[in-house]
Amino acid sequence: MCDFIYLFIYLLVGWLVGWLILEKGSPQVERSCRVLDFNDPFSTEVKPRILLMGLRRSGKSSIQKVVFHKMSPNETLFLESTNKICREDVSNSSFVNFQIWDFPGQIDFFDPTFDYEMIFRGTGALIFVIDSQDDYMEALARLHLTVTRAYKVNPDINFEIFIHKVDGLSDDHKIETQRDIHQRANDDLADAGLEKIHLSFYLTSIYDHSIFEAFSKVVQKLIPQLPTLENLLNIFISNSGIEKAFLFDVVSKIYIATDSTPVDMQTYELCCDMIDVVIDISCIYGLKDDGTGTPYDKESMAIIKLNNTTVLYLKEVTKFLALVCFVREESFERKGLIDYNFHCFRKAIQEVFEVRMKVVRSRKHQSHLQKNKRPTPNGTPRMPL
Ligand SMILES: Nc1nc2c(ncn2[C@@H]2O[C@H](COP(=O)(O)OP(=O)(O)OP(=O)(O)O)[C@@H](O)[C@H]2O)c(=O)[nH]1
Repeated sequence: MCDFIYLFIYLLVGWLVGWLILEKGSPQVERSCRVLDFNDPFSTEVKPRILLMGLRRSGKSSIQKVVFHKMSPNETLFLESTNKICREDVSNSSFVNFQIWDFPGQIDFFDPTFDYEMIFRGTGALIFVIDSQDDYMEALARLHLTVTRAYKVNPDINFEIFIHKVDGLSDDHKIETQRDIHQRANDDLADAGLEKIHLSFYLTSIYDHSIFEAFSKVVQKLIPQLPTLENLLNIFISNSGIEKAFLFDVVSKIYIATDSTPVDMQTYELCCDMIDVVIDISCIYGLKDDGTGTPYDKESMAIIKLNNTTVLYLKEVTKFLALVCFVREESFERKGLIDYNFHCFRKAIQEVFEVRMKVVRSRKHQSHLQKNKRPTPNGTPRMPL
């Protein structure tokens, strides 16, 4: 009987230790909150990493859910606090390929058991979210610590500061908060002799399009082909009598490039609304009776005439990209010319895309060769595959 009790206690303690290691041990990475698209040739390449950091309840998970999962802002009220690092692969388009790592607010990522060097080394952008409706002194101290550590490991990281939840502030208060945060964060860096670190600031809220616009700018900095895409858009609009053109990732509504004329929020919002209308209508009426088919394909296009003599024109560019243009009614009379120029533009984009594919393939080939060159643990060279 006594043996049974000992055995029971032994099993119970073993189970408890195992549970503690799994649940409370070193921070874990939850892999791929979203399934990878293995048909996409870029899905297996090393993607730039975007880190979402900030204090608890600052709004990190809400941002990720609203931008990449189409969650409605009100639903974020019921989000539970994140307790693991959540990694998500975003492979929506040929150009927008990255990983987002959502960090729990309470995590001590400077814990010696936590390999922050590995995390920062592969990072393209670090988004630090500051809750503007809360006292932000603690957030600023944390920002300083995070930025200085990350910079030491990887000076190439883009530091992007989201002054978040600004929907609760008046216009004057927004500007004042941004000025104050900007000043304090840069003063802290100057005091530490690190004035060369550049911080970019954005006023954001999940209750309007500001979060999509800010994320667009963060992602654009990670697209090496951006100058080429912008150039192509400039040539396209100047030869077609178009006022403004955006190249959109239709799934996330991030614009990955636009021409060099300034972007105003209303124009951007109209484009987002148009994409929503096209996708919604296509989902309802564009699929076959048995529900097969895709709501967005080569035939996808839309024309919306506004009551201010402007026409919105959307056309499919690739499986995930759309071009949305603002055209004056009189210029839209030469639709044939616009369509011809669009055809040339699409061809040029495909060529950029092919160059990128070649680069990715040759990089993969080289890393494969290097792997095979490395000797095996017992010293003998690896057999070629
Ligand atoms: N008013 C307003 N509330 C927001 C905004 N973004 C997020 N919230 C709210 O902020 C609360 C916290 O959001 P979370 O996304 O869970 O915050 P988090 O930073 O991921 O929190 P942890 O997981 O604990 O680190 C939620 O109730 C959201 O609804 C915003 O732009 N405006």
